[in-house]
Amino acid sequence: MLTVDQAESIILDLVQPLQSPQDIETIDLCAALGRVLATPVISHLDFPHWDNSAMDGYAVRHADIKGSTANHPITLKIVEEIPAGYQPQRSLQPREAARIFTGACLPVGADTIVMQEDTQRLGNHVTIFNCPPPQAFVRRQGCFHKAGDLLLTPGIPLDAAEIAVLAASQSVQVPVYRRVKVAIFSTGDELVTPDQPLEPGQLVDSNRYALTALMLKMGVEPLNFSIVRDRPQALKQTISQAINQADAVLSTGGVSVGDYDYIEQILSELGGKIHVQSVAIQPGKPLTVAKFPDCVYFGLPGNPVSALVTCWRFILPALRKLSGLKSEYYQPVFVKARSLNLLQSKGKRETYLWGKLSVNQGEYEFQLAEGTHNSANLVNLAQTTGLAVLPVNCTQVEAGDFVQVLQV
Ligand SMILES: Nc1nc2c(c(=O)[nH]1)N[C@H]1C(S)=C(S)[C@@H](COP(=O)(O)OP(=O)(O)OC[C@H]3O[C@@H](n4cnc5c(N)ncnc54)[C@H](O)[C@@H]3O)O[C@H]1N2
Ligand code: MOO
Ligand SMILES: [Mg+2]
Repeated sequence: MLTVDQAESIILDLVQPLQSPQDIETIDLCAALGRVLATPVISHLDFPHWDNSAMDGYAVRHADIKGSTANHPITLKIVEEIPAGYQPQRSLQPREAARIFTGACLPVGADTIVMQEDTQRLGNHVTIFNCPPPQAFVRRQGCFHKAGDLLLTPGIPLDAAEIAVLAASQSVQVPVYRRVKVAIFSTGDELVTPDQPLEPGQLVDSNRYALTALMLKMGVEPLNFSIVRDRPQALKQTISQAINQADAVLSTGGVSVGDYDYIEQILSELGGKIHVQSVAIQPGKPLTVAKFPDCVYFGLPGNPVSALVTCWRFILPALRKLSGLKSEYYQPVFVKARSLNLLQSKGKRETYLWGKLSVNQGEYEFQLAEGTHNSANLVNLAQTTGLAVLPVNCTQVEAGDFVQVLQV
């Protein structure tokens, strides 16, 4: 049995990020939210694009206003008004000022802005009661960013701030990696869809819904391969279709040691190389991972909590890596949190207990979900935002002590 750390590095090594030119598509900026940038973005513009004012006030020549105070004010003649968006028409001569507004272009000759609050206007003259330092409130062309320099690096997720940068640099068409395709199916003779009546012994297939939701949330394209009965022929047919169509496959069930657990055997028969058969994790021990030439197969345990926990811990980071995200974006995020409850484990496997992660007075807190912590009990999994991790041999964390928590 692999340790969690061993399984993690094997799984991450198995997936290679999208990087070939065929994996890049160009899309409208408006559709780019949540996608992964595929090539460097270099701006053809300086930021700011022009020398401009950071305040509403007056553009002046600093030499003209040097030494002005409330007691010894200096008066200049206003020769032009420059709102934002206008090009100044003349250059400032000695003892001249231009009325200017935030974001408006500096006239030639001006080197300083005096904010309106330090002035008094009378007709076409302005009196200045305070002398700011030279260059005050002037935003120089290119002082934030120079044309030709790198703006955004590939492998980053596009969120509001990146979309703003792309818009500002006039990148209306954005090169992104294509969406990763993930085939999802559930296995089990006992499973019915949520809209079917339950016969004795049957169970609703909740895993497919949970996994599809996780995939949609991370921007992956899920391919629905439905429910497959515990029949080797049916499983073989579905698995071979899935590995042909998808970059990754998620199935649940059939990976333990029971007589109807066929997944591993079929993966081998289809030429898959099994890299993970079981992991010392609770829940999720029978996680099975196989590699095909163009697809990675994740056989998740059937128990609903085991399926989600293994997905959060191992599969999402792997799929984020596959999607082209850089390491800092695909690695799982753990935080140190104060546990509000006593946490217990048998100590044999690395144990993940579900609950709520929150921040209280600047400190992370973990609140254990009430009710039974059993891999078949999905009911108290609702509203989970963190999984507290008890390492192997750690049987207890006292209430009030710190624990590592995986953010989900
Ligand atoms: N003798 C042993 N038995 C089991 C072991 C073991 O080491 N030795 N491991 C246990 C552990 S741990 C887990 S986890 C489960 C994993 O079982 P499988 O992956 O083979 O899954 P199934 O047997 O098909 O189902 C297990 C359980 O989950 C329910 N299930 C299955 N699919 C769904 C679904 N789509 N939605 C909701 N619930 C589902 C299923 O009805 C079973 O109750 O094996 C233990 N056994
Ligand atoms: O390790 Mo299995 O996932 O309970 O319950
Ligand atoms: Mg089984």
